[in-house]
Amino acid sequence: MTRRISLTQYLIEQQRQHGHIPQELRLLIEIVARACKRIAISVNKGALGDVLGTAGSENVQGEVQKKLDIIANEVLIEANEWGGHLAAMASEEMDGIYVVPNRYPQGEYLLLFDPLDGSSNIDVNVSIGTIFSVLRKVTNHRGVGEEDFLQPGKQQVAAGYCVYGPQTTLVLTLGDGVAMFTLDREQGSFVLTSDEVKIPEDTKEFAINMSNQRHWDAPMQRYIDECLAGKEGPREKDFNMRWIASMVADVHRILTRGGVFMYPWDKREPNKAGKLRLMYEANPMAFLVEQAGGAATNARQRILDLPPSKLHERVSVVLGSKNEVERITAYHLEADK
Ligand SMILES: O=P(O)(O)OC[C@H]1O[C@](O)(COP(=O)(O)O)[C@@H](O)[C@@H]1O
Ligand SMILES: [Mg+2]
Ligand SMILES: [Mg+2]
Repeated sequence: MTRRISLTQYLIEQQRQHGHIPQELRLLIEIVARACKRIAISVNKGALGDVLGTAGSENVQGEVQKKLDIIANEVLIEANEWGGHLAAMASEEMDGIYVVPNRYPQGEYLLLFDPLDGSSNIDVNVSIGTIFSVLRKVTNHRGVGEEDFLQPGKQQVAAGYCVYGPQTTLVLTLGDGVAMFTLDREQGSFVLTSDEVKIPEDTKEFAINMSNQRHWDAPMQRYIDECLAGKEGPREKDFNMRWIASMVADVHRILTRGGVFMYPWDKREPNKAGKLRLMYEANPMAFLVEQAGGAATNARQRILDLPPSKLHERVSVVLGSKNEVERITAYHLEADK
């Protein structure tokens, strides 16, 4: 039975008893969690809070920004700049990095986030989320630049997401397993509801946007064809499919009951490695999934080993139940020979 302790208590235990995290990191996570609570309030207001619809602007990636993309970004920046023990932040919604102004205390951490993931679901009242990743500034030169962020995902010191769904749930790894906290709205605090999150190694459920099937390359076609062939095919079992179009919600399902999530490279934009962003979508999710016993690759290599070359770099993503991710990766490597 999971002990019903608050996120604050959990983090204090991690700091004091287990020595896993320094105090500054504990406070940083608490501030991120507080920002997520504020975002959850805006999300829940919906049409009543005038937070639905587009903002009439585009982000650096040429995507139309929703009002909530901008609100969530501002909430995260504002909450973290004055007390987050940070040197700088980076976000899907900002072209360059945001250096914490001199008037605020400076710290050694770097925070990256996708403030609102699953933007296409905001207006239709389907689960969306916030994804975050924490790195430490490893160089000791003065100041901070984009190059300080360009570390492989295995160097993350913490990562997580908050899913705004039927429940608001914060999922966190500090590099020693994965814990889930459910927001108790009456108390106003996140309460530990699962402390040993484990992804089963096998699954019969896959998540992919099937409308792109004709654009995939051969190994991805092969994998999905074999799943679709069901009991009569080489896999000798029937598969189920889910696609929420909010990575947060799809990954949350996988952390809860297993499955495999794929957003592969496809021919629509052949020069892009994939749709999802390495530093604030794939890396934090890969860290969580590995910490829960699953695996995460770009269909060829472990995501957490990839050296980023720019802040908004894109990547193919295959993650979830270990045996399935290994199979898909093997199909790609075989085809490369
Ligand atoms: O609409 P598509 O192409 O299936 O893409 C869905 C994917 O795009 C995303 O919404 C991208 O995230 P943003 O909403 O943060 O841009 C993922 O969450 C999701 O898995
Ligand atoms: Mg996203
Ligand atoms: Mg987003």
